[in-house]
Amino acid sequence: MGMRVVVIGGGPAGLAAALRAAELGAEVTLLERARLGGICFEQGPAPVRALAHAARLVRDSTTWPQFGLRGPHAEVDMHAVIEAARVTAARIHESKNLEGYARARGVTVVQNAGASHFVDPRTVRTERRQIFTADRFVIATGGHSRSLTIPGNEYASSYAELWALEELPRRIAIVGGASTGCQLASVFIDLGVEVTLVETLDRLVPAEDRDVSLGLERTFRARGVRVSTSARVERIDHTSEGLVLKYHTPRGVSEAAVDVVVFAIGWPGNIDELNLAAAGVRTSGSHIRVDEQLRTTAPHVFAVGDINGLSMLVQSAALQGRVAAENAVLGTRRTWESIPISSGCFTDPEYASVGPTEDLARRRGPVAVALVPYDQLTRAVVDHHTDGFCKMIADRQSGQLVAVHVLGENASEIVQIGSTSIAAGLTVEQISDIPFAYPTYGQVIALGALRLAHELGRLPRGRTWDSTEMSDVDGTRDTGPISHSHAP
Ligand SMILES: Cc1cc2nc3c(=O)[nH]c(=O)nc-3n(C[C@H](O)[C@H](O)[C@H](O)COP(=O)(O)OP(=O)(O)OC[C@H]3O[C@@H](n4cnc5c(N)ncnc54)[C@H](O)[C@@H]3O)c2cc1C
Ligand SMILES: NC(=O)c1ccc[n+]([C@@H]2O[C@H](COP(=O)([O-])OP(=O)(O)OC[C@H]3O[C@@H](n4cnc5c(N)ncnc54)[C@H](O)[C@@H]3O)[C@@H](O)[C@H]2O)c1
Repeated sequence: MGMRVVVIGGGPAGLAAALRAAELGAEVTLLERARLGGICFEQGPAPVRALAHAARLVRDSTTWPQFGLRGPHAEVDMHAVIEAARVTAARIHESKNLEGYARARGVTVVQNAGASHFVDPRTVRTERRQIFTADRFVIATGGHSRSLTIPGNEYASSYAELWALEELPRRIAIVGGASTGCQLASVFIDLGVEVTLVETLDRLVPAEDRDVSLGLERTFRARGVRVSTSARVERIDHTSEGLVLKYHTPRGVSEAAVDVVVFAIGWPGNIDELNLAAAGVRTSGSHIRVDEQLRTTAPHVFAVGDINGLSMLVQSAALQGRVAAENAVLGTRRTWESIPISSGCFTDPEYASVGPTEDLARRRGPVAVALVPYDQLTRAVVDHHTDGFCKMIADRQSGQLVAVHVLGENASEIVQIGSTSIAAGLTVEQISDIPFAYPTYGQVIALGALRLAHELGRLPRGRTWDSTEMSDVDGTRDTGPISHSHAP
């Protein structure tokens, strides 16, 4: 008999682990509490992206006059908007046929099994009392939205409860200003809701590059979002007029009178039902502790995806699933962080990144930094999307690209050119020599690379300008600093 592997949780992390382990010859059982697919198709990326698109259409309808167009503006039917997002996500889910796909590749799929838990280090039992034993386990049970323990927290909605909104609220307060909170703020302001966004750290999207945070905050404010950073939420009161969120900021006590308060303050792992102690698996806070090979404190148990709290993205989940399966089945010691992972968030404007922030890159060693404002990009001007920038960071010694941070239209697509270049080990002069299609957003990468090549004295054949964008590299000093950036 081959090695037996049990995977707990059938989201992108668990599915990837199960498929890879089966491909490597293991006998694999995948236990899923509900339906394969995870949060992706329920409340996560797929429906949120559909909501963001609806919001974007509303916003675009206000820009028609810029293009000489006239017509009525879009009206929002919140129930229908949410239903449309659900239907779209369900259609994607159906089309994937995850169960059929996994079964066809030799994985035994047990769906709607209820929560599984460890009975002893080599045995797992489902809520339906089915028992499974294995040589290796991969835990991929994902996470859930966190709540706050403040007076009146019972009046707040969780992220999941937002999907039950029947009507558009007039005013909403969002607590937590990272990916989820900013995405919600962006959607609701476009749908015509008054939005208050409260973040406890000193800037929005605190894990992103500082210029991205500052640029996003500036555009959010310009669009009418009431943003408070360095804020401490104190209580929620229920009044005849609705809810009142009270919070402290460095400027004093503030209040927001709203109809809905929603928490977007983090994503703890689904650890409670697993009985991890029975397997000798230790946690760190609300996540499972793993080493760089994704092994838990029990050497035969691995943990991948949101449950380990390392990088909560679909692409990281899938990558970790594959790496853990290889380490579990082949006994290799592969680490997962060796591949640059790009990520993007569908706010308006979008932000996206690959590689370290500028602050982190500078702490690691000598780097050159170029920042290209979108108003220097033909396509952005054509589309009236000049609000944005692309920041590129290169290693001074090797000339290789190490990071890209974009705030602006199509940011998520642009950074993928960056991540491909980083994965291929391209130098900035090599990137600047690639003839990109004109006029496109992707050209911003060639422009930035050319500026970095200029800065580092590595210009290909003495070039000083980008021939497709018809942009003068020296001239850019007037509009955008080459060697150091500031808030755009
Ligand atoms: C609002 C929002 C938007 C997001 N947008 C993006 C985005 O645009 N791009 C992106 O890359 N990422 C995005 N993410 C993050 C992304 O959804 C997650 O990182 C990803 O789904 C993690 O995959 P996972 O397999 O670890 O967990 P999940 O997708 O949560 O899957 C876990 C699975 O385990 C099952 N399970 C749980 N407990 C048990 C148990 N005891 N026994 C059996 N089964 C169990 C669950 O039913 C679930 O199916 C978003 C997240 C949120 C909340
Ligand atoms: N497009 C995307 O890629 C995308 C979108 C949404 C979520 N996600 C993923 O889902 C995960 C969860 O995202 P999230 O934004 O819910 O959580 P998060 O943990 O990323 O951010 C929570 C934010 O809330 C703030 N916060 C915490 N306590 C607070 C308080 N008491 N008052 C005010 N602010 C407080 C934190 O400082 C932080 O900025 C993330 O890891 C993210 O990677 C990804």
